[in-house]
Amino acid sequence: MNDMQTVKVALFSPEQDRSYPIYIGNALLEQVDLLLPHLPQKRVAIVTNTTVAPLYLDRFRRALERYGICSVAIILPDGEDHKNWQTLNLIFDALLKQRCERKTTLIALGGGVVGDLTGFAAATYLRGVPFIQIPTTLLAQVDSSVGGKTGINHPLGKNLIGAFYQPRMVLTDSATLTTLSDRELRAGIAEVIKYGLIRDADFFMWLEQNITGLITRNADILNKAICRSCEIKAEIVAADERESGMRALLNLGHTFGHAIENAMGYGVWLHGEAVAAGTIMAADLSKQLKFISESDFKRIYSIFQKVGLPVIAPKLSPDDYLSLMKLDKKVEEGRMRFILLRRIGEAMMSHDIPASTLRETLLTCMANE
Ligand SMILES: NC(=O)c1ccc[n+]([C@@H]2O[C@H](COP(=O)([O-])OP(=O)(O)OC[C@H]3O[C@@H](n4cnc5c(N)ncnc54)[C@H](O)[C@@H]3O)[C@@H](O)[C@H]2O)c1
Ligand SMILES: O=C(O)C(=O)C[C@@H](O)[C@H](O)[C@H](O)COP(=O)(O)O
Ligand SMILES: [Zn+2]
Repeated sequence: MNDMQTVKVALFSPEQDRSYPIYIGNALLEQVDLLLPHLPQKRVAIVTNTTVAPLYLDRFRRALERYGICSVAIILPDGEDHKNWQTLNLIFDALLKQRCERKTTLIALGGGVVGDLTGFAAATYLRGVPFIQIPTTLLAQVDSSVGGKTGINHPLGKNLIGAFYQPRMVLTDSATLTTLSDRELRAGIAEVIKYGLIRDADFFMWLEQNITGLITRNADILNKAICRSCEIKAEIVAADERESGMRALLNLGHTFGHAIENAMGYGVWLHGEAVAAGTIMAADLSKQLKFISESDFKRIYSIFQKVGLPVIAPKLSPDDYLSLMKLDKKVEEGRMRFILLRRIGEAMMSHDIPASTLRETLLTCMANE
């Protein structure tokens, strides 16, 4: 599948149509003609990091120049531990120094960290400037570049400061994945599996059958996985942009996962790794509550294991897990809410988890030492 695919995120509000396209294909990075209709000014600011810049920045800037677009580049330090106020301020400092204006589009070129930071900067710089996502990790291509969740971490918890702010478009060049490390690729697969689990049992089965192709970066299999993931995310975001209901299903595994990321120190466990172990915990809860069967639990465990993702959470005291999870954004009137699986392909939200059941899951799913 070498042809470009387009997935639409349909967002209509009474005053405005904020719908946008996600273009997915091989070798799209230099296809500036796809960007042009979304640029209100012939000047853009590209936000990237010290790892992605040497790989793709010059090529992208030269392509822009060929279309008469001049660019400012802002190169951030790399890593989840830099997804914070200090790094956000580096973006603001550079934008102001370069006299970027209200019509200057910010372009995020990188993974989810660059995307979340750039989106939040775009939401707040001059009270809002246009923003485009060019995701270069699998995780960013299937998840973080779509849907407009932007923000930064706080020492007490993940993504606690941020804004909903949608990009004008997403340009996904799956060829950029050739330079991604195996570990980062696997972390992205965790979020791909999530879509099958919450919404599409056939897609989950297809992933079971094609998991080796995905790990070995077969281009057709990768593109199909990216497209289906984006279709599912676009559908959910269109139905519930600001997470007043069903969008929370995209948080499967994240209540536990975010606690793991914070407890271990940002960047020690990758987001996708923490989501994998967290999804096993959510599946264990679902099994204990008699929603999913032992055999479905085994299918879930086995696909994460085949990918080489962690299936055992790090050892912390259950109380440490609980106090971290109480800062989750889904907490309502002090009550934690969990995303559970009713079956493979269907997720649900529940706030009625008995404390003893939750403790049992924590103890069963974490390492002994
Ligand atoms: N906004 C959302 O909806 C959403 C969804 C999921 C995850 N997230 C957030 O996204 C972040 C994780 O994103 P991520 O997994 O992309 O991590 P990341 O942004 O840290 O990127 C992973 C690593 O890969 C490097 N990299 C990026 N592209 C590369 C390429 N093509 N070749 C070689 N190296 C490359 C990066 O520099 C980094 O070192 C987390 O902060 C998570 O909370 C947000
Ligand atoms: O887009 C969403 O909604 C998601 O929940 C996608 C998640 O994969 C992502 O990690 C998101 O940032 C988590 O959201 P948060 O609101 O719990 O920070
Ligand atoms: Zn996630």
